[in-house]
Amino acid sequence: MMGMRELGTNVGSVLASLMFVWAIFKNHFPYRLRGPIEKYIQKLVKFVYPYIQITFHEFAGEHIKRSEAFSAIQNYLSKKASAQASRFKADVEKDSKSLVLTMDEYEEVPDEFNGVKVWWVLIKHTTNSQSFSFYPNPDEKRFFKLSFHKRHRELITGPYIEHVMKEGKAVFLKNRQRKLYSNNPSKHWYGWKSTKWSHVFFEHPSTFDTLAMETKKKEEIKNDLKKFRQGKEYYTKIGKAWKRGYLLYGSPGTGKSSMIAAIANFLDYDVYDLELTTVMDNTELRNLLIETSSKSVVVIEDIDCSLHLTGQRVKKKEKDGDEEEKDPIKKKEKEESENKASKVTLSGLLNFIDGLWSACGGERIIVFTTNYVDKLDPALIRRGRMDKHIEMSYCCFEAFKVLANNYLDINSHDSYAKIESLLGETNMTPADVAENLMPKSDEEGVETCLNSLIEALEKVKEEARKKAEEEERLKAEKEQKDKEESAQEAVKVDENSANSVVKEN
Ligand SMILES: Nc1ncnc2c1ncn2[C@@H]1O[C@H](COP(=O)(O)OP(=O)(O)OP(=O)(O)O)[C@@H](O)[C@H]1O
Repeated sequence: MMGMRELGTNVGSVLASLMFVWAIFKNHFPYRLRGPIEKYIQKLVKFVYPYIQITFHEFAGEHIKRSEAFSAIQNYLSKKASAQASRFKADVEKDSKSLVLTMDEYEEVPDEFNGVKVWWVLIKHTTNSQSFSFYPNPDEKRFFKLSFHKRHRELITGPYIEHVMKEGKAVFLKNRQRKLYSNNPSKHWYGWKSTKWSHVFFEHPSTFDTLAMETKKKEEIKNDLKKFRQGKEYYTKIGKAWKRGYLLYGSPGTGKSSMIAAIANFLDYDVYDLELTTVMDNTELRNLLIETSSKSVVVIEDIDCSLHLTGQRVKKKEKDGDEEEKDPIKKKEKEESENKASKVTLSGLLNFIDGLWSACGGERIIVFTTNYVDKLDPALIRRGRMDKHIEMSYCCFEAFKVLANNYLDINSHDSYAKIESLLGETNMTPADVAENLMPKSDEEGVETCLNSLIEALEKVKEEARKKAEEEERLKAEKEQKDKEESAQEAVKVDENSANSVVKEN
């Protein structure tokens, strides 16, 4: 097919020369013959070279900005090129580790769409103009040329181009260097800049594959995220902001941060780490939230601690109120310190989450984390505010197998049965299991690591047994004490009633 088209190209250029020669000599032909001859030549050209070519320029017209279509095509072809072309231009992108291959100039890349073949080629024209231009390299003009059979004009100029644009943008989002934003003022070393968020590159390696958790739970979360990502039309239809709220709860070290990173990596989103304790008031919170970009995960960690400053403070004020009201100096001092502290209220936060993003659109995930779910205000965890509650639990056997694979590259071992039964009887966080699985030196092999885990689990089990025994003993002691006290009370009551009977007599 390719050979045919190349042949066609050659024949085509021969015919083009024929047209040129015809243009020069046509005056020597009788007038009435000129029309039919011209018609036949054109028919012949169309028959022998029935291909259409479309060009997409890097900088079109007066635009200084690179054409979006050009970039999208480039990204789209970078995926195709690595499989098809033989000459590449390699570029180190993203994390300085992965190579991004793009097609070299004049390298032809074939593509197929609904069974129709098309060909792309990148062409570079260099001129030697001395003129001033805003373009990055004014003497170099690049464009993509797309060739296809004229029979497929409709399919290619419509659905195919749309498909290329969409895929190209998706590749761009995947390859871009994602960012971790933070609003903590201590990280704002460039105080003169007006931006509210500072950022570093987001490079957390955690993914759903490396996350230690039951497979069923992982799949459920992944499916939820997929549904969310594809739900643009659904959210528009129901008139709600395209956002989803997750509440992650579990003891420290159960992997809440790892889960957030896995979510961001799965969706290719940026991460905004919102430190609520440094946000002065609802206006500042509003401004911060407005500045977050689409395709991001906004994280508010340890929500129970962040909101101490509001809900808890009000309660405390009510309690201490009388005392402080009496001392005007104390009262003023307290008011001043409260003014300095964060004034973000729970209702302010919830209102923003509910309302603000409906107005500015874009896809966002908001994640709240807490170590103590019972401490939270019921209004915050009510379903609807947080769409999904995810419990990050202690390490189960399935989670252990993921960690053993991550750290020791093993899928099974003789000691697995023992570990499984020990994990069933103890509460150890994945962080502690991981700590034991990590070789401490080069000499430590799989055996040593697994043994050290077994030892640690046995120790935890023993401690838990002792703790339970101690609790049982204290409980029994208390019950005994309560019994004795109520017996004494009963004696007292009897004596008192006896006395009153004596007095009456
Ligand atoms: N479920 C898990 N899967 C894989 N690794 C985990 C998991 N849980 C913990 N780890 C390991 O333990 C370390 C600490 O975990 P992580 O910071 O995610 O826990 P956390 O629940 O966010 O803790 P904290 O509440 O203290 O912030 C991580 O660096 C990771 O290596």
